[in-house]
Amino acid sequence: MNVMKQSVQTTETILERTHEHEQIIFCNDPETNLKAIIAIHNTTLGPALGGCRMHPYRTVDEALEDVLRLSKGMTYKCAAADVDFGGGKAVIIGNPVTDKTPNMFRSFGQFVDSLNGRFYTGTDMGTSTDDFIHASKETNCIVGIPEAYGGGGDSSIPTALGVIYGLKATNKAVFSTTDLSGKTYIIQGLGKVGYKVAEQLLEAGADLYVSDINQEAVKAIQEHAKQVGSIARFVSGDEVYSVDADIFIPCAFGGVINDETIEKLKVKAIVGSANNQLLLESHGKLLKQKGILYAPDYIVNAGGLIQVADELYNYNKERVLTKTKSIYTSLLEIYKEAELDNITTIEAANRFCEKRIDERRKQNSFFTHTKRPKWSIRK
Ligand SMILES: NC(=O)C1=CN([C@@H]2O[C@H](COP(=O)(O)OP(=O)(O)OC[C@H]3O[C@@H](n4cnc5c(N)ncnc54)[C@H](O)[C@@H]3O)[C@@H](O)[C@H]2O)C=CC1
Ligand SMILES: O=C(O)CCC(=O)C(=O)O
Repeated sequence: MNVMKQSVQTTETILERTHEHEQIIFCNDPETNLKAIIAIHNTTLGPALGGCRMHPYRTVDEALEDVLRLSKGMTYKCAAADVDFGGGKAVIIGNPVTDKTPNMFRSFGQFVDSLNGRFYTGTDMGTSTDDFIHASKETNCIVGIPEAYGGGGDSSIPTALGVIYGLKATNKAVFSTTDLSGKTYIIQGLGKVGYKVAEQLLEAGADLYVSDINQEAVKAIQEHAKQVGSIARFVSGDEVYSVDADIFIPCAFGGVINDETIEKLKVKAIVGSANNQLLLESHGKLLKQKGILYAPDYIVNAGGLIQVADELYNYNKERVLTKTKSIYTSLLEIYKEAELDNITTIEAANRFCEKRIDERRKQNSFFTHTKRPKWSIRK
C-alpha cells in the first residue's frame, strides 16, 4: 500500500517537473544497452528538432534534467533563428568513448522513427556524424550526416562560424571593432565546435588560453598555434574561470556560469557554443551587475540548427551561410534592446522568442486546408 502511494506521488512529481514539455520518451533496449531519453518541449512552430548528446550521467535524474533544459533551449533557438521547427533534444546515458556501438545507434534510430516525424535529430556533445549514419538506416528523421549519405555534413562547421560572428558582434559592442586580433580569449572545450573556433581565432591573430580534459586536442591546437605564429596556453579546469583575458568562450558543458564562477570571472564578455551556459536565468543579472556582456547561447550557437533545418527544405549552402551570418546583426539588436530597456541580454532574447511563438500560435488557430507539411520532403 505504502509502495503504491509512493509510486503515485513519484509519477505526479515527474509530471509536475515536466509540465512545460509536450512529451518525454524513455527508451530502453537491453539488447544494445541503449538507455536514452527524448524530450519534446514545444511544437508550435513545427516538429521538434535537436541533437542527441551522449554522456555518462551519474543518474537518470541528471540525464532527465539535462534533456529537459536542452529541449527547452531548442524551442527558443528555433524561434530566434526563424526556422519552422520546435524544440526537442535527446540524451543517451553512457560513456561516448567506451560504450558506443553501431547497433546502439540503430536502436536509437528505431525509437526516433516510432515518433513518426515529431522529432528530428543529429549530433551534439559526445556524438558524431558516424554514429548517425547507423541511426539513419532505421529512420528518415536524422540530420547532419555526411553529404555522401544524403545529409548536409558536419553541423559543427556552421556552429563554429556562428560563434565567430557572435565574437565579432561582441567585440563591436565592447571594443568598438569587429577585429578579432589583438585580444585574448579563453576556450573551454576543444571538441567539434571549440576546436574549429580556436583554429579560426588563431588564424585571425588572436592569443588563446585553452582548456580540455582531452590532452590530444590541447596538443593539436598548440601545434596549430605554432604553425600560424600565435599562442595557445593550456589552463586547467580550475583555472579556466579566473584567467585575465578579454572574452570567455564556453564550448563544452552547460551550467558553467553560476555563483561560484561569476565571482572568479575577469573577462569583459562571454560568447560560446555551449548550450545552457547560465545555471539559472538570474545569473544573467549577476553578469550584468558585474559589467560582463553575455551573448545568449542559443543566439550564438544557432549555426548548426540553421544547417540541419535547411537540410529538411532541400539543403542550400549559400542560404545556410547567409542565415548564419545574420547571427551578427541579431546579437547587436539584442544588446541594443537590453540596454534600452535596462534588462539582461537573456531577458531581451527570451522576450523576442516568446513573442514570435505566441504570434505563430495565434496564426495556427483556425483550419484552412489539408496541406502537406514542408518538412515531410524526405518521407
Ligand atoms: N555540435 C554542434 O553543432 C553544436 C554544439 N552545441 C553545444 O556546444 C557544446 C560543444 O559541442 P561539441 O563541440 O559538439 O561537443 P564535443 O563532444 O565534440 O566536444 C566537447 C569537448 O569538451 C571537452 N570537455 C569535456 N569535459 C570538459 C571539461 N570538464 N573541461 C574542458 N573541456 C571538457 C571534451 O573533451 C570535448 O573535447 C555543447 O554544449 C553542445 O551542446 C550547440 C549547438 C550546436
Ligand atoms: O547542431 C545540430 O546538429 C542540431 C541543433 C542542436 O542540437 C543544437 O543547436 O543544440
